[in-house]
Formats: sequence, structure tokens, C-alpha cells
Amino acid sequence: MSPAASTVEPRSVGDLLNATGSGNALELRGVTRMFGALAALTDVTLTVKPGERRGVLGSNGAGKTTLFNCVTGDFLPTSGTIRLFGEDVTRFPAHERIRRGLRRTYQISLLFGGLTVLDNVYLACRGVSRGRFSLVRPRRNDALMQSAFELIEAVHLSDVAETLVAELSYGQQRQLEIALALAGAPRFILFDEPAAGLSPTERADLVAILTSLPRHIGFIIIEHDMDVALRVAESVSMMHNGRIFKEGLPSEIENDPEVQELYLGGGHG
Ligand SMILES: Nc1ncnc2c1ncn2[C@@H]1O[C@H](COP(=O)(O)OP(=O)(O)OP(=O)(O)O)[C@@H](O)[C@H]1O
Repeated sequence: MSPAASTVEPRSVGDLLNATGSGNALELRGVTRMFGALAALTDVTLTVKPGERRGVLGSNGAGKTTLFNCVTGDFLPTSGTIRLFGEDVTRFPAHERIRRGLRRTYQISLLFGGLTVLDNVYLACRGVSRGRFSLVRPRRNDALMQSAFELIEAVHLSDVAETLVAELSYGQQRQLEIALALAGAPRFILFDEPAAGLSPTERADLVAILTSLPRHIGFIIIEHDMDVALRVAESVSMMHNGRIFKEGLPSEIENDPEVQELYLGGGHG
């Protein structure tokens, strides 16, 4: 089964609405997150349609990672609501959101360095499958193993499938993280600065991988590299001081004087 062919049964009326194209994949309404007296997010409202590819840009401390943490359930918002495919998941634990097709990558690597690329991806596929506690040794024609090979190919790592992760380049490890996020028929992925620390060649490879993802998988990409974000995203939300202050097409954002002043001027690290 290829990632493009993956399907998830509808779980709710919201899912059924989305099947006809009238719902949103992700919807935040008035989301605020306080850390003591500090407002990391203030009244954030954001909607992303199924299959849409959204860039979220902003200077250091703008609230981008906190936004992701609220969507994944790593943090609960102080106020506001979060809906995933029409369902209110605001108070759901992270694993319930994963069950509904949400995935994320992290800025920090979470890979098993002592295992091969194939083992890492196979375990990710196994972890989100029904038989995840089986101790039976996998065969190469096992359906999950086939899925693992397809995901490895989708992130351009077929040549190093049997290589230990600790021996991969940094860029290859970031590509592997994308494969892990693709395991188990995701419907929406949050990419947290996937281009950070990559060489120009690796960035070009990353752009090719992200633009080739199956069209039904929507995503948000947080990126400091404006060039990567604007090439991958179809729409962009700009954040500053915990608020979304502008949304538009990549071409509109790129040429916006306020964005240029705030993002390309000072404050961007
Ligand atoms: N766990 C936390 N405890 C206290 N303050 C936090 C916590 N997480 C984030 N913050 C604060 O919330 C604000 C937003 O941080 P956040 O990490 O979301 O920004 P960001 O846009 O992702 O920044 P960067 O681009 O540097 O990763 C910052 O002022 C940060 O110091």
C-alpha cells in the first residue's frame, strides 16, 4: 500500500463533511496559552483545509512551537478551542490526536541511532498499527515491512535502508524523521523547522520530498528559512508576539512591507 493510497475510515459527522470538502482539517479559535504572566499565544484563530500546505513563519519567540504543542496536546491551551477534522480535541491527550491522524516532527531528533533506517521506520509503522505488541519477527513481504520500504523511498533513503541511523548524515536523519511522521496513514502533519541545519543541497532535497507528499495529507511547516517555506507552502501565516498578524499567498507574504520589516529586518535569529 503506498502512502498515497492510505485511507482512514470517517469517525464523525465532521469527517463526513470533510469528505465532501466543506470542513477544515484544523481549526483554532481564540487560542491563548499563558506561561505564568507571559502570553506565548494570544487569541490565535487559524483554519487549514484538508490537504492544504500552510507555512507558519515568525521571529524567535513568536509562539510557533507553542502553537504546535497546543495542536498536538503536549500543552493544553489556557483558553480557546482546537478542532481536528471537525472534532473538538482541545482537551484530548496527544495519543488520541495521533489516533485521528495527526503527526509531528520535532526540532530535536528522536531517532534510534543503534537501529537501521528500516528498523526505525518499521517500528514507527508497527507502533501505529493494531498488532503493535506482537513479538513475531517481521518478514520482508510483511505488509508493514512493505509500507516501511515505501516510506523510505518517499524520503529518498532507499540506498541507506540497511544503514545504522547513527551513521547517517544530519540531513538524512531529518529525512528519516519525515518518514516516521508518515507512518500509519497520517492526515495532518506538523513539521517543526525541518530545514534547520541542512546544507543547500539537503534543503533542495527536502523541498522535493515535501512537495511530493500525497496530496490528501495537509501540513503546517514552521520554518525560519523563508525560501524553503515559500516554495513548499500554498498559504502562509505570519506570527509575532504570540499573534497571527498576517495571512496570504507566499507571493503576497514575500512582498509585504510589514513582513519584510518584522521578519527580514530585526529580530529574526
Ligand atoms: N515551557 C515554557 N515555559 C515558559 N515559557 C515558555 C515555554 N515555552 C515557550 N515559552 C515562551 O513562550 C514564548 C513563545 O515561545 P515559542 O517557543 O513558542 O516561540 P517560537 O516562535 O517557536 O520560537 P523559536 O523560533 O525560537 O523556536 C517565548 O517567550 C518562550 O520563552
